[in-house]
Amino acid sequence: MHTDASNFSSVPVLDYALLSSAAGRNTFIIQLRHALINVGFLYLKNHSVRHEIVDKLMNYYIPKLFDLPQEAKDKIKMPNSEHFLGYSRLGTELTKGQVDQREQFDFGTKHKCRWQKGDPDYYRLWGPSQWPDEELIPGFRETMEMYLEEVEQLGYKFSSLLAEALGLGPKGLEHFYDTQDMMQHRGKIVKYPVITGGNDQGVGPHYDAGFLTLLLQASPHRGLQVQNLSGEWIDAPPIPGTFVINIGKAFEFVTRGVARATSHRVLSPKGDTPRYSVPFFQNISLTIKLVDEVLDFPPEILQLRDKRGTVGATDSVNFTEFDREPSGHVNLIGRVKSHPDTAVTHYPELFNNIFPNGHSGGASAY
Ligand SMILES: O=C(O)CCC(=O)C(=O)O
Ligand SMILES: [Fe+2]
Repeated sequence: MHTDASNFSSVPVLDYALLSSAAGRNTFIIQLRHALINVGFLYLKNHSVRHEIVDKLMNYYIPKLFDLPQEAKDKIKMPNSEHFLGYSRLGTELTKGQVDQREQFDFGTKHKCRWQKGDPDYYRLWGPSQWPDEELIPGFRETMEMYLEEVEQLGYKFSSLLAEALGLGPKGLEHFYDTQDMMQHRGKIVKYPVITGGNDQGVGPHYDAGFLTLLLQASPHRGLQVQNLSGEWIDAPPIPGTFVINIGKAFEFVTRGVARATSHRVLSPKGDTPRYSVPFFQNISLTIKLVDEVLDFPPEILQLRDKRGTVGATDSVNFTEFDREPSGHVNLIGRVKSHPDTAVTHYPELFNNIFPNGHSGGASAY
């Protein structure tokens, strides 16, 4: 089990501005190492994404997006898209058998599709986004595309810092990515409505599946909670001007547990206004097989992992199948499980393998 010294009662706040001096950089890397090994979550302040873009999204576009007429939202519904990009209505996801109370739009970063006839199905996983009609929400697409581009660039810089913090050198994780034009990452704009009584599960306890998540809490509501090493739920309230960054299961797997994927959940907002958030999932190459990757950690990093100890069972749903399969296939399985209504149309064979008796009701968040 874990040691008490490595447990946490709050999520650390790291200052990106420290990177501008050599001494500051050293401090940042040490703090990042601690956050990765013991917490799996951190806030990043003074980051590189332009404040004007974040502000425009938070204070103008996001509420407007959800206020579009239902038919305008349904016009870009996810089942239209073999790339699992588009709009999902409230109540279409389940986590731990309970409905997640959230409504969402998935948008991808710009991407050059590699799929050709005869290629594996998972090459089709990435492709163009569906956007709402420009005249209904003028300028939204341009702003969101700028946002995705800037968060993507931050994601790449951050993954170089992760590599450094784990003693792998700044280029130590570069080979997990294809060239940038071939990569696609996914941003999601989420609304958690106010729930009166009953099920207040915004999203149930889960791990993120991928490498790295950069989350913008886009309204002042509390609700995000993170599970510490002894299983207590710790609040991660919004801090203006920050991203919450966390590690997913793929990264935990490839670091053989040196870095932690941490269980988290969102409770529905109290009061009379909805909570909004924008998680961004930084992907890795579709073709890489994580099981083949052996990272060479220096002994002092391995000692820190051993000092932390292993993490006991959490409340989270567990998955996944990183063994043997290329990352794109693992990713596709996750998308099929969380959006069976989309999968049944575009990936019927895989759908039948995963749901041999057909599918009834909601899916599991992934
Ligand atoms: O909305 C949030 O604050 C977190 C959402 C989340 O954990 C997810 O979508 O994976
Ligand atoms: Fe998550």
